[in-house]
Amino acid sequence: MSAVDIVARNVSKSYRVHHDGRRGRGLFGSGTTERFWALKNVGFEVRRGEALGVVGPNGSGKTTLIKLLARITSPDSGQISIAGRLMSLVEVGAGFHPELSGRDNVFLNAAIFGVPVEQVRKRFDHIVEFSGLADFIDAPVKTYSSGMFVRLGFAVASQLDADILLLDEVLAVGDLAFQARCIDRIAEIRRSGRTILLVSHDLAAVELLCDRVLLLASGKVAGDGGPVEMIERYQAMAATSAPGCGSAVQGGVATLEGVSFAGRDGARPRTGDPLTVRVNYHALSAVDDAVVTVSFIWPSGYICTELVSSTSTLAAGHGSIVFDCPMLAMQRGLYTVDLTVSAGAGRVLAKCVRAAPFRVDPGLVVHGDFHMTHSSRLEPAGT
Ligand SMILES: Nc1ncnc2c1ncn2[C@@H]1O[C@H](COP(=O)(O)OP(=O)(O)OP(=O)(O)O)[C@@H](O)[C@H]1O
Repeated sequence: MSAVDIVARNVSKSYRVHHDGRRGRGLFGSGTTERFWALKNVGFEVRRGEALGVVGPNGSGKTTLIKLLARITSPDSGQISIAGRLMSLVEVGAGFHPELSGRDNVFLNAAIFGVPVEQVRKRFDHIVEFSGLADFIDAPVKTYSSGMFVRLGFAVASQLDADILLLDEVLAVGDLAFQARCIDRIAEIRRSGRTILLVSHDLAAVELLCDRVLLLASGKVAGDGGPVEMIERYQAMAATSAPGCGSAVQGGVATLEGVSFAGRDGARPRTGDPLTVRVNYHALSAVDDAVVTVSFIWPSGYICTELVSSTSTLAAGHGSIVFDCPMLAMQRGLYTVDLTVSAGAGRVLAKCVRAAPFRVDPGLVVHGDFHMTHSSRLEPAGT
């Protein structure tokens, strides 16, 4: 049985809420307040070398939990014990001084986590290289964008030898290329046997990177188990609370109302089986030259593949575009799906980013990313 790096027992954390809904102390400390429990009796353990994903709806207490583990804030009750040196990347800009340069902040940030200055000197070039901020490393960090902060913070946290790494939404801020590098680096740290806690709304990345998942809901542990099971439980919770297309950027003429997937005979999609994808829309008036696109996105954020409808006129009212794929060629795993309706020369009428997760169950065994339909034949010499 391997050692345990993090133990949280009956941890609770409350904030004061003003009756008008404001949080915190208020300017003059006036008005009546009551306690709001951001976390209530939360308990779990993380073994050495384990990568634990923390998922849950907005406001469920994920960041509060990470802040407690990083000792940025303290619990009202309960115990937290941590074995080993910890580094965290919790809030954009936390642990950085705005007036100091990126260079000075690398040393400051590392010092906050107790990393010896010698180690920082040795790793400095790697940190700067990983961050991609060589041209800005002597500029004060108050001039950095939030993406640049995360790049530098992640570079420091991931290039120094912490035993435990706490990461809160690192994947949400960087651009696509940096996001992909973060994923690779987190996977590498995991392989090196260090302990990782990863808070993310990117369920595909969590499933790819984590051994176990803690599901939080309203400040309580709603599940603790294998990534597939916990993510499915979370998706079932989310489906009942937020129907339709969550983060839609809608154009007014057409609205995307959701997407569903069915495998062979309506079963769950599996590699090698047929796949049917149905996109539901609502058009306020007829839309000529409409094209509906379903984009399947890798955990890294890059497009894996797309389904593109033939150009057609969408009649006013509710309707669906149905795609029939004779064989689902994608590797097993969790992807996300973006939906777009465009018209004319690529004019986007409605777009729904991260409209739904898309799980591919194991079916046909695929080595690599895709199955390519093929046959082979033997040709004797001289034919
Ligand atoms: N400093 C604070 N003062 C008052 N309330 C707070 C404070 N920090 C967090 N909260 C409240 O505690 C609850 C949990 O917040 P937390 O940031 O931990 O959630 P989360 O799961 O990380 O959410 P998200 O997915 O949106 O990042 C929320 O209702 C939030 O409004």
